[in-house]
Amino acid sequence: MAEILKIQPLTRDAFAPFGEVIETDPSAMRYINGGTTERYHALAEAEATGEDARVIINIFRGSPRTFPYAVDMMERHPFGSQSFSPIDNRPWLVVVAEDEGGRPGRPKVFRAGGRQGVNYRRNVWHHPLMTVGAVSDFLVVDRLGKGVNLVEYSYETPFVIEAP
Ligand SMILES: NC(=O)N[C@@H](O)C(=O)O
Ligand code: NI
Repeated sequence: MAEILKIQPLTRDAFAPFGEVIETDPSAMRYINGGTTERYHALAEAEATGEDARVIINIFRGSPRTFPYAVDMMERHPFGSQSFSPIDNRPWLVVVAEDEGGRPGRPKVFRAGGRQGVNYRRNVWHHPLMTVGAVSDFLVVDRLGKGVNLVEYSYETPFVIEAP
């Protein structure tokens, strides 16, 4: 019997074991450009390791998932971090899991607001982009380089997200 996953709000503290939340956090703000610009400084760090590693900037155009949704797999990137920041100001879902002996544990689901992005630290288990409601663009910063930067794991029994 598939276990139903609860959805919790995305907060910096709740997400801290997995990475950073990319949002206009007042504690990170400093004025620049003669006071005309608010710089929300160093919200996260992009990491790229391994041979010929570079940090690249992409746009992912995600099609909305249909619900109830079966979370039957997770992935991680051994050579680099990966961040997603919504461009269309539409809420989306973030699914991560702690590592348990080299496998993802029970998924945790976070509801991200339309102005909240996340940075998955290197090797953090996560579900691929989970867009909600309509086709949505995301600015994605991740790693390019040699080697296979993707490890996937399939759960024996899927978990279910009933509704976003
Ligand atoms: N494949 C790819 O680049 N996307 C995934 O890594 C993802 O997390 O969406
Ligand atoms: Ni990924």
